[in-house]
Amino acid sequence: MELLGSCSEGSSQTGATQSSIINGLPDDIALTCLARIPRKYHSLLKCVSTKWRDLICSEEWHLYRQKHNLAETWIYALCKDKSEQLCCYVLDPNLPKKGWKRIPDLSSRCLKRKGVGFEVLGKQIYFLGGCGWIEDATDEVYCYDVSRNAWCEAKFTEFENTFFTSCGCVHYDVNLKISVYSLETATLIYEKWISNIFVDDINMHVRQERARIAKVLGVTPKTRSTCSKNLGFLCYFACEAMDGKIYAIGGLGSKSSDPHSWDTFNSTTNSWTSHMDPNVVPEIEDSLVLDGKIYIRCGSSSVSSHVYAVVYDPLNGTWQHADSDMVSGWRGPAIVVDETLYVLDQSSGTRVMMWRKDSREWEAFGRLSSILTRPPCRLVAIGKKIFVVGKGLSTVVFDVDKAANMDGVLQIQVQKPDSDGPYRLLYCSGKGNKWGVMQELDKGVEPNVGDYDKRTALHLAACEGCTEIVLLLLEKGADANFMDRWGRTPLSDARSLGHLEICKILEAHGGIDPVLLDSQTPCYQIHYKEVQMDGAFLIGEGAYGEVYRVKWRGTEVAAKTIRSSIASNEKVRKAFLKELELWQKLRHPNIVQFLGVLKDSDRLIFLTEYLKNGSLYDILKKKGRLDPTTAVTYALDIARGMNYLHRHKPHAIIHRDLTPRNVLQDEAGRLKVTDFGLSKIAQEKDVYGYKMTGGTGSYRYMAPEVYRRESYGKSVDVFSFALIVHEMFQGGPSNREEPAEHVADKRAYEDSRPPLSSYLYPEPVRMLLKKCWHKNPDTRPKFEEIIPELERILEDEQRNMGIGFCRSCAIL
Ligand SMILES: Nc1ncnc2c1ncn2[C@@H]1O[C@H](COP(=O)(O)OP(=O)(O)OP(=O)(O)O)[C@@H](O)[C@H]1O
Repeated sequence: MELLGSCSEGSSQTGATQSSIINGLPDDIALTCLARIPRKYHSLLKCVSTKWRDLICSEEWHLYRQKHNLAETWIYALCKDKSEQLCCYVLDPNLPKKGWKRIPDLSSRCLKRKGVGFEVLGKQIYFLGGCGWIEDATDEVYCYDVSRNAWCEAKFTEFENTFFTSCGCVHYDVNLKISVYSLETATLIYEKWISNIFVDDINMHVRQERARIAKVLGVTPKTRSTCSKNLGFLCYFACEAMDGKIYAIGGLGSKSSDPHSWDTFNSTTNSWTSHMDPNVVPEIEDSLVLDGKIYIRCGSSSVSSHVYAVVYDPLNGTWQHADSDMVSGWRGPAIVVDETLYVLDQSSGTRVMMWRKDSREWEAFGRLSSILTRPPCRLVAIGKKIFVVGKGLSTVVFDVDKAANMDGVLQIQVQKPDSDGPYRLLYCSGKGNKWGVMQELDKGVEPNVGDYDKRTALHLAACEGCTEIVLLLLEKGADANFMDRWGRTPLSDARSLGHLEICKILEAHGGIDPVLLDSQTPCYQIHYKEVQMDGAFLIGEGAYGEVYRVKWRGTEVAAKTIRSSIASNEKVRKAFLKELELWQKLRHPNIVQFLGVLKDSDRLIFLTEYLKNGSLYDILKKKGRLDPTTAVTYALDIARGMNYLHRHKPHAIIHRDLTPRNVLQDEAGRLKVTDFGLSKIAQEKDVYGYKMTGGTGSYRYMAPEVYRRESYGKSVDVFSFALIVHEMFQGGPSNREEPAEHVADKRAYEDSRPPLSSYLYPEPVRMLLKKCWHKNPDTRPKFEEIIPELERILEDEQRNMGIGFCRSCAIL
């Protein structure tokens, strides 16, 4: 590759003197001493003198550190920040407190770019191509020299961009521009985070725009020649480095006229060569290098859902279909460690799978806590350690060797997922290499592992469904009936989360479930003295009264007060208590936990768990439109909570007022459904209409049959759910200027529904929403059907969105 201009920092050789590196020491001894200084101090060393800077940037330094096992590998990642701009982070994995550091931004010209390719060749990190939301794919290449800590825009000698620049389609100028940034450190870039639907949109946009401009100008748009100095105009392509070459495979952009091409960059000849192979397709979901061959996993075509992979063998220079057994398990981000392929499969829980070449089988290698590994994730390896980097740069590390040798020893580890996040305690039994989150601490609190005993671990293991750990802890004498501050035992936790095997184990160890024992009591009563009402903080006000944050037994909880105008009516009060009696039996991770009713209080006050992040309504108001993965993850949370209510025995619980205000978020980001104030036990002959609280906007989510005051069933909640999901993609109600009652009226009598633009809604989401808000309540799907559908959509979203993470690392 020919870089026009130099990447060096500041002034170059001019200031160099003939003096030795360290006065009085021969240069080779000076190198021996300096090369032992850890990489994190190299940027400081470079400030000492030009001589030192040149030494540290030299090949000699690089080779010396490699030869003497001093080379340190850092991980670089490119993410999108809240304003959808690219931002770079670096992780020095040797630091005791692991934390990603943000590094100065890329050139402002590529901040908004999508679909860029990323690769590392030697000490250079390449940031290739990409497109903007309205800009065509570019052939721009940015390059970062990790030894010099400098960015430069790498352009090739022949610039064939005249067509696009002359018609103003590309907003970048053709003249050579070298942007040199003095960065503390560098970044690796891999970015492919928008969903298929957006990719399709861009693809279409690119083609249409090109055709339009070509027509206006009466010219034919250029495509790549088979041998060019330039990278083609590419975005959304796969990038891999092998044998000193960069491979740019598939993708969209100008080359969409030739969907089966792939390019190689040869650093010795400084040029790109374009090739063709019918087995290469434009839509590539992932790629990897294994046994000296490049594998690409291709996206499903629009006509068939079949997913396949092809493999490139440099020996014969062709792409062939890959081993279908191997491809069948390649269901997530992949990494090769010691010539063994590992895949993070997040289709059900978070499992690390290992491909056994000898038996040609996928083997479960271990399970990770899905709380820590927040999808979409990327894998990167340093030596035997695999780093699972997820959303928000949450990072879990495990050592493939140690994981294989550990044998039944309960380990507790401290994990700090990101620079300003809280500490987390992880536990692992070793046997199945299952890591789970034991506890998340308050921000700034440093944990002392010794403080966390077997009892807490047992609760957590019962919740996480880690059978081995439960057995191990019971063997070690953990108390099967230790009640946490919410009055829950490991058995009640395991039962509410459906871990039946663990329930049996706990029962065999004398475990009791206070929820079942308490079911005779009308309501869990809390003495008012236990609650510190003096320091109460008013959170908000709803149709029934105010909600306060108070402390109960030292823990923050929400106290919901019912207006005296409502509660003084004995009939209504009884109805409420009956409702609460129902609440106290409910336990589900996606349902706000009811704690009890204040005894002997003049007012009707009940306590629930306190959810710091507020309601979905607040979230949407603050953030606007959510990205597809977040929206589908939230939809799943709501659907799971609602499914639990609808499957409640002996009578299903219909929420009847499911709105974004009645969905709250906990600190971990999980959504929980609340406010069953309007719920009634659905009895066949005893369902009756209820005037929902139009004031807080419930009309907007009201099913037509409720508005028309017809008899109705569980599917009214499915209707409301669909409108909530719609809002998450849209960023708010589509008809907010219209009075809510008019909206409900039009839905009930004119079959009006909000618009579903293909631009915002992935096709499967559109189809699901249409089914869920169908005018015929009987054809609406049940939540138990919606959940697997959403899980499938989420899996697809994650595959397509891969939040642009490190796939490799630079060694210095
Ligand atoms: N458990 C809780 N933790 C934290 N905030 C809560 C909790 N319960 C309610 N809130 C907040 O308190 C406010 C009032 O809630 P409330 O449920 O009384 O009314 P609403 O849902 O806004 O309206 P409506 O009563 O018509 O359903 C809302 O802002 C809600 O986000």
